[in-house]
Amino acid sequence: MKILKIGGSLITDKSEGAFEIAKTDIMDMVSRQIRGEVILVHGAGSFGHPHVKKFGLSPEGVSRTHSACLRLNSIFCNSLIEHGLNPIPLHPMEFFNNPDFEFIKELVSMGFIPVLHGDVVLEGGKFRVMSGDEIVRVLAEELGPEAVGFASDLPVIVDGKPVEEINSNNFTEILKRIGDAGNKEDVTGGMKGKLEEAIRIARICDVFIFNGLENGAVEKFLEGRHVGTRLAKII
Ligand SMILES: Nc1ncnc2c1ncn2[C@@H]1O[C@H](COP(=O)(O)OP(=O)(O)OP(=O)(O)O)[C@@H](O)[C@H]1O
Ligand SMILES: C=C(C)CCOP(=O)(O)O
Repeated sequence: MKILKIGGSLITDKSEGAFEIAKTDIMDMVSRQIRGEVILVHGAGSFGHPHVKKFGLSPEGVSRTHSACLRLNSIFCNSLIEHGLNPIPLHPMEFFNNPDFEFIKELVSMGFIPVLHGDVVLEGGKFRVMSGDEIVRVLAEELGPEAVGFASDLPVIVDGKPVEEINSNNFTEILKRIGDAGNKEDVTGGMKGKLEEAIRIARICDVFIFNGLENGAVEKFLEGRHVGTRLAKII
């Protein structure tokens, strides 16, 4: 079983000022490539980050953000269904209140595709943002996947060039040299936050950070081939 995050930068317009703009053509392109046993997690993109920026985690902000994340989840799951797949949406606000990882395993073994997403979650009496990247890491720790993929709109870039391989020798240097989410609306650390979660996942399995816009990249990842930037499992 594999875990794949579909980034908000891939399936929404996340540029400054964009509010709830879904890229349904890209979702369809992704859906066409999904096969095999996989758990999907999608980011919030412009259905999450701008709401948190504008309204914070006030009661209004929590309601608006969570509702918008559900709207994006529904659009994405519809695309999956239209392409013959059987997604089961699992909303982190409820799921992580009382997590049941066996339930996810059972869904996968029955041929369903669990679909989680970046969300706001209640923890210790307070709401906080839980990014899709963090969710992927928690799922990886609990479920021990064969591989984890992060499909965004870029691999890891340093000095204008894609990085093929990140390991314990070059990780610290690379982390210093990459940015958060550039000029995009983002409250969860952008590429830097992703890399911090990815290095933790590499204790469990290989991790790939790649450009999901590249022809067949999602399919390649699901077939177990090298795509984008690889963080090899730390043995
Ligand atoms: N060195 C870098 N290499 C690649 N991307 C970078 C780098 N520095 C900053 N970025 C930015 O990080 C973005 C990817 O992070 P982002 O958090 O937006 O990913 P995502 O998972 O697709 O989105 P979301 O968090 O909404 O799910 C890129 O689109 C780019 O603008
Ligand atoms: C902004 C919210 C609510 C979730 C962020 O999740 P991400 O898009 O995966 O970083």
